[in-house]
Amino acid sequence: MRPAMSMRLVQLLLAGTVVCFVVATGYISYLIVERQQALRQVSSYNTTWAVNQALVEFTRLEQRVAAFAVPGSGIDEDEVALRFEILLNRLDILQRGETVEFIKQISDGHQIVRRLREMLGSAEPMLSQLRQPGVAVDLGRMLSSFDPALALLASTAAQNGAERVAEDQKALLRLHYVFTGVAAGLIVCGVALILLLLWNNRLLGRAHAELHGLADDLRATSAALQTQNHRFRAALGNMSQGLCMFDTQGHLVVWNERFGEMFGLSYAVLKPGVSLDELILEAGEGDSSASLRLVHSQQQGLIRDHRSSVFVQECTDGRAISVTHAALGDGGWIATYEDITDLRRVEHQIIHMAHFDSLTDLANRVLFGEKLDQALSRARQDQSFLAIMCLDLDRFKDVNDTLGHQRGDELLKCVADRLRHNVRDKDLVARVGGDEFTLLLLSSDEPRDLDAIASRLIEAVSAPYEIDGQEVLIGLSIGIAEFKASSDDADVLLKQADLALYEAKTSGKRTFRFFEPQMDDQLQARKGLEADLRKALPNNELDVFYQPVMHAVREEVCGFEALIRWRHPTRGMIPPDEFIPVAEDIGLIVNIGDWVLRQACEQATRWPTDIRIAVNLSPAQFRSQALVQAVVNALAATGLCANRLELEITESVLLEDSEHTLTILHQLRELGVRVALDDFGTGYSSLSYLRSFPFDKIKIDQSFIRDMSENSHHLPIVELVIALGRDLGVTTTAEGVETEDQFRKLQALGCTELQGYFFGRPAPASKIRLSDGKTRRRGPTAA
Ligand SMILES: Nc1nc2c(ncn2[C@@H]2O[C@@H]3COP(=O)(O)O[C@H]4[C@@H](O)[C@H](n5cnc6c(=O)[nH]c(N)nc65)O[C@@H]4COP(=O)(O)O[C@H]3[C@H]2O)c(=O)[nH]1
Repeated sequence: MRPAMSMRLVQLLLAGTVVCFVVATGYISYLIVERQQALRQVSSYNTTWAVNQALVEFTRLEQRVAAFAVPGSGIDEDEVALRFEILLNRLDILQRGETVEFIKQISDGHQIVRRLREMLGSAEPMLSQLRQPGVAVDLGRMLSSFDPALALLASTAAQNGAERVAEDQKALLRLHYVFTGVAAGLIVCGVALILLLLWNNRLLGRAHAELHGLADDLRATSAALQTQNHRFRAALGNMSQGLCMFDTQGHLVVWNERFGEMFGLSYAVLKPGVSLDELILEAGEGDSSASLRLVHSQQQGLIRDHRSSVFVQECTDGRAISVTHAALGDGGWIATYEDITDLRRVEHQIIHMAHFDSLTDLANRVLFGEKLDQALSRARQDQSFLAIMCLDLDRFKDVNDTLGHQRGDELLKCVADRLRHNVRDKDLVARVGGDEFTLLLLSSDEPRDLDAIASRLIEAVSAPYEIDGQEVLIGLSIGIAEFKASSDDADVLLKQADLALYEAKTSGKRTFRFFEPQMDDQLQARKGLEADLRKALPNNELDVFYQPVMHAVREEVCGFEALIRWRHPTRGMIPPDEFIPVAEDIGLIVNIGDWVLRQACEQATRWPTDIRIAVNLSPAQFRSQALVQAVVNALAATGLCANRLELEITESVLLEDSEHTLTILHQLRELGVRVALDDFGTGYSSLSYLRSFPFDKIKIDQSFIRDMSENSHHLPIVELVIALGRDLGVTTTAEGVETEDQFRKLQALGCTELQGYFFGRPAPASKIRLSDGKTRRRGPTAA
């Protein structure tokens, strides 16, 4: 049973018990009264006694009178008079109070007493004359006449008294039983009361415990609410946005400090119940309050129409405030205000950065592309003049490598300034690569003199610069494409200008070239080459040739370099210099490189274990992220020992993202693979690269070997590199050894390994025989 129901039941039972108690008590009182009355009736037994006593006294008087008449009885008149007097008293009693009532109940009782009194009244004078003869006898006679009546009276009284006593005893007995029953009921009620009180106490105890629990819960809830409240306040106080909430009557209910700060509202002004209009009035005249007025004017419509919205308010003080206004369900509203001035500035910066080159502040490739597209659609409509120029700095990379990137950057800024100053404001100069620029030339009325512009730009850019007190000289090559056919799009135009630039570069630099249709043929030829190259690998047109590498001291083959070949179905053999850059451009080099790696490793497993195999890696393979895995796969698939594989990289690999490249190089080294620096000496930072990574081998570029005559300045370089390799404990390989003279000189200088046509040209694996020692010493092929 639930405690509340139990309580109610106990209360009802308690009430019932108390009522029973009260009724029993009342009934007992009533019984007591009744008992008293019964007792009073018992007193009426005295009445019977009084009647008997009157009879006794009457009898005694009769005896005394009779004795007085007998001489010598000793009874005198006084004795008789006394008895007479006593009798009268007894009669008085019979005629008074309850006795009278009792006498009346006896038939003729009252008459008998009245007549007796009359008789005694008439006999009283006789008392004084008793001595006279016959008086006593007369008196005795008078008295004896009443004997029967008095005897009847006495017996009737006695009988009445006996009946009454019996009745009263019965009544008393009944009273006794009732009283006992009621008393027992009272005891039962008392016991029930005690039990109920105990039960009630238990229920009260339980209710008290529950109340205690509820109070604890209430306290915990209150504490949680308080914590929540603190958090709420902390959250409000630490919000970067200003916040305010107004109720349905437009009275302020919630706000935070930031709201006051943003709109110059002091704590005294901000109080619950204040309206927005009052806030504006109190805010005064400053910039912040002007902002509040502006924001409020925007919010008014939203408040009136009970709408939610987000908008940005530009303020007179230069701030931009983002307002998020939300209508609340009860008719009020809440708003947050965020100062997004900095964000806006950053946004503008980002937009600027997305369209402008951060170093030179010239337009970047994206903006140039957008402007070119716009200009092209205009030119298609109104046939206005449009031309683009692709500009490339000559010798910039040399300067950058020798003077360092910082000075290189300074130089680029100066170039940008000179370009900017030598074109019209309407023209657009953009920096689209390291040292590559593009120029968009427009004219609505007449064609521009592009020759003059190009010459002017070349002259301006080629004039000497002074960077950090050092004179720097560079040149400029320009490719020009003019919009003529309306079918030309931006890509075509750019490609044309690029082809023209290529022509300018290859024909001596510091010059400009206009795009000519045959260049387009070259473009088409390149496109054809690209398409053919895509099919080369699946069509089995690629092959790997192997060129021997000789040990300079032992004068025997110690390894081979794998060199790719493409047997084009119509054009015949295409050298790698021609198609590798194309494969890099169209993203095929990764697949081709993996294929060469696998072929070379497989071939090497067929040669003696002291023969190494060198494979060239392109920078694009380093960009693909999967190079290390490709090497692991090749070694695992072919079972070639890792230290027999040598990977050749050129400086251009390290130029790109040296940190990433170095990580990969270290991972390759951890596999046990050897790493060689190819074409050493052709770049400008070769020495610095030697410091950045512990290469296993330096391959001296064949351009140094070709010209090693006594007077050539190449000989000391070769000597220096060989000495450096020796000091560093690194193998040195001379490339392009074509004569015995070169061979002997290099041998004498201490070069470790030699490679070149003198020992053998690159040849297919099928032509290589290593079984006989003589062949191995001379080189396996003599082609
Ligand atoms: N004049 C002369 N030339 C000699 C002599 N000895 C060797 N050569 C040539 O010099 C080049 C040496 O290779 P490289 O410097 O790595 O230069 C290679 C290498 O950079 C690249 N290449 C070749 N095969 C691959 C390849 O599988 N992957 C990649 N990424 N590049 C490759 O193509 C370049 C040219 O390769 P090849 O045409 O095979 O040209 C080869 C080789 O045939 C000599 O005594 N005189």
